[in-house]
Amino acid sequence: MAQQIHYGSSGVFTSMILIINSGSSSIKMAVIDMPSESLLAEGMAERLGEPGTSLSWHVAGDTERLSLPGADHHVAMEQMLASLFGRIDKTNILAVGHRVVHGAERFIAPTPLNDAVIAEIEALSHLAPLHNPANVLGIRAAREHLPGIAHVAVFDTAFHHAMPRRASLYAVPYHWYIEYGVRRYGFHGTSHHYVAREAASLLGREFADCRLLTAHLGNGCSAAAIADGVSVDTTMGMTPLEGLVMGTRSGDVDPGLHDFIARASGKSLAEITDVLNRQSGLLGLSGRSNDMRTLLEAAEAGDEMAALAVDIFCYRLAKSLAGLAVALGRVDAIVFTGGIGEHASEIRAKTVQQLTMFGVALDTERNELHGRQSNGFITMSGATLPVLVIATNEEAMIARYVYGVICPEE
Ligand SMILES: Nc1ncnc2c1ncn2[C@@H]1O[C@H](COP(=O)(O)OP(=O)(O)O)[C@@H](O)[C@H]1O
Ligand SMILES: CC(=O)OP(=O)(O)O
Ligand SMILES: [Mg+2]
Repeated sequence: MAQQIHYGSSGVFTSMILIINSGSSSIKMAVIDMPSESLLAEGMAERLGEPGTSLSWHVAGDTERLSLPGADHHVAMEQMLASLFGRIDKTNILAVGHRVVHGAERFIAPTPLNDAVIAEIEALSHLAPLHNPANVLGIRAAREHLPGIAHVAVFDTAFHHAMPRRASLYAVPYHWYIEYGVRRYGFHGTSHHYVAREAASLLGREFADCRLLTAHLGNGCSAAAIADGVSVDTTMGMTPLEGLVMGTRSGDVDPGLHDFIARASGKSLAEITDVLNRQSGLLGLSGRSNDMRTLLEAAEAGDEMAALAVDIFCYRLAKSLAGLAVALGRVDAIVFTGGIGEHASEIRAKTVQQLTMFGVALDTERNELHGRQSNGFITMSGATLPVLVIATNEEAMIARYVYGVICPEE
């Protein structure tokens, strides 16, 4: 067991912020010192509710790995916090930042949490069934362990909140928007915002003057069009089910599909939505896995359905990026991020090859080179349309927001 860290008393780290990203099948945590943004600890619990559940923490150069077979969110959360507090003096934690996926129109800025706000986030669960319930579980556990300090929610939807109505409204009766809030909200906003700012800096331009297409490709996938510092359109909609092909989510389907399958199979609407959320996408097509690494290996080894799933993933991504270009008029760069976007050079190549009408061509060597440790261009110097790989850092971005809430004068 590593020595406990007591940074507060040494005066070195004074503003530790704990970030919790409690997701559908994983929990990620980070402890970040602000305003330096130094990463002090990083932890993750993966494959929750499945046989291979595991937990890992990296704290001050020391690594801990634990196997927690079948642990659910609750068990994993408790274990992660216990492991962290065995290594970091929790009285030095100044505030906790929570990633919350759906904030609808109610939450468009980082929001300090109290019982009423938590109840409102919980009430939005039907709009993000894989995410908001897990977010709330994380919030409750953390508040129990760390009472008396600020807990702040940072919403995936917030960065997209000012999308123009031509992008945010569906062509359905307008009163559905007024009565039920039926509109496109968009997600992964913290990530799109973070990588877009980094891209502007690599391009040597002001963020506010850039027009960018960003592709966040993780378990959930979305692309966004960012103009003059704000999101002007994105592929996810009212829920995180719309848009691109994802690990287990279908992305766009014909709106007539629910009725058709309900009649054909006798499934209820809720059951069909569940299949579209949990058994579709890469997993549904390949019949093998939702994990891009596994599929690329299987495709390489001759699995035709894995290859088809990869093919559909890239085609749909390219088609969406081309569509989003309409929102920008001029495209200054395309940015890949998220686990797949950062690491899968093959996916980047297969996607960009289908965007030749924009005059974009990859530099094969650079495309192979860039990954999590090396942000940068994967097109030749002077390319008409630069393409970049940028490692996202939702945790750092959330820490900035939380710090802005608790220390507004800085
Ligand atoms: N080296 C790699 N090659 C291809 N895909 C990868 C690689 N590393 C991670 N991935 C993929 O990234 C996805 C997970 O992305 P991540 O951003 O970590 O997800 P989450 O949405 O849970 O944060 C998985 O499909 C995984 O297979
Ligand atoms: C909104 C969303 O899809 O999030 P994630 O990629 O973490 O599942
Ligand atoms: Mg993610």
